[in-house]
Amino acid sequence: MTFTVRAPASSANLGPGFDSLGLSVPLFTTLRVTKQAVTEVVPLGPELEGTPADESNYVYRAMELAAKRAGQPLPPARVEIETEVPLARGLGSSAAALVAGIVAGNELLGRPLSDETLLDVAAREEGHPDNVAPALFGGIVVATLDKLGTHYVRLDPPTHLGVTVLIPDFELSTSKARAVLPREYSRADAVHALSHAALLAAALAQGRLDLLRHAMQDYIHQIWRAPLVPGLSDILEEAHRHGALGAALSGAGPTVLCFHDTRESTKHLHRYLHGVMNKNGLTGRVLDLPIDTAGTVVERAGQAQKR
Ligand SMILES: Nc1ncnc2c1ncn2[C@@H]1O[C@H](COP(=O)(O)OP(=O)(O)OP(=O)(O)O)[C@@H](O)[C@H]1O
Ligand SMILES: N[C@@H](CCO)C(=O)O
Repeated sequence: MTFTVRAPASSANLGPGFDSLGLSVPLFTTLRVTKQAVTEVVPLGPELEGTPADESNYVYRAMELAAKRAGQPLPPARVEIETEVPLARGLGSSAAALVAGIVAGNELLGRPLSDETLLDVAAREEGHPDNVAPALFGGIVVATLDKLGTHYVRLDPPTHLGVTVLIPDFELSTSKARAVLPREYSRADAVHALSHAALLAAALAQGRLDLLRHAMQDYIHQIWRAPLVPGLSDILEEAHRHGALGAALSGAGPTVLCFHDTRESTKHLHRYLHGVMNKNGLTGRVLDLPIDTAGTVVERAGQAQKR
């Protein structure tokens, strides 16, 4: 028995929605899983050079998490892993690996876990749901994680909303980018964050692209992380002058996300973003991407299946 699992990259926070809001984009982590007598873990391709080729691999550990939640032993299998998601760049590579692994583990066991449980397992492991929820369900997801569980609302992306990402050629681990954040915030900062996150979620739900720039203001994480991401402050302030509908640090960075209107050319925005990189002595890629709406997909013998 062989099947593939394909989980998308994601961009978390979108400014003020720290640890609670994210969307998925079509760069994929793909697993090819074959039931066999012994376990083999095979990372493929240059992006995964250096990741373990044994059961300590993050993807395999995620498969075991699904088995643990189901209360069943994981059957042995060959697991080939490939990814288009650049690692430690703020595009949810760890969430794509985790969600792909949990879904693959569930699939190997005959799908004992519901989608809601898969999300809960993933969110608890990652510590926040804002990457794993869009990686699992696609689209834009608003999610909470607390003692009572994981709760979410998935939104279809507004028509004409596209994403432009600047992906610098350097890594920034989430743990390093979380370590620079304050432990406490003032009431004024809390009110600013929750009001802007609420406005952003409502604007995305209603397709109010005109509100994105204002709603994406954030003082919870971006100002603290700006010293780790050369050019970020300039982009947050100026991207709207070059055609962006709004801009944010993608996840923990260093990727920066801009929204654009898909009816408009992004030529000026690309030129501006490349200029910011040059000014800061950075190299990297600028890509236009749609918002992925499928989330994680399982395929058997060429047939895409609902999880
Ligand atoms: N396909 C994979 N196979 C094995 N390990 C992976 C895979 N993808 C990611 N990882 C692990 O996750 C780490 C990156 O996780 P990290 O949380 O720092 O960044 P990210 O998830 O890419 O970005 P962000 O959380 O900011 O969106 C990698 O260094 C690697 O250890
Ligand atoms: N919300 C998380 C996303 C990255 O994993 C953060 O900003 O640290």
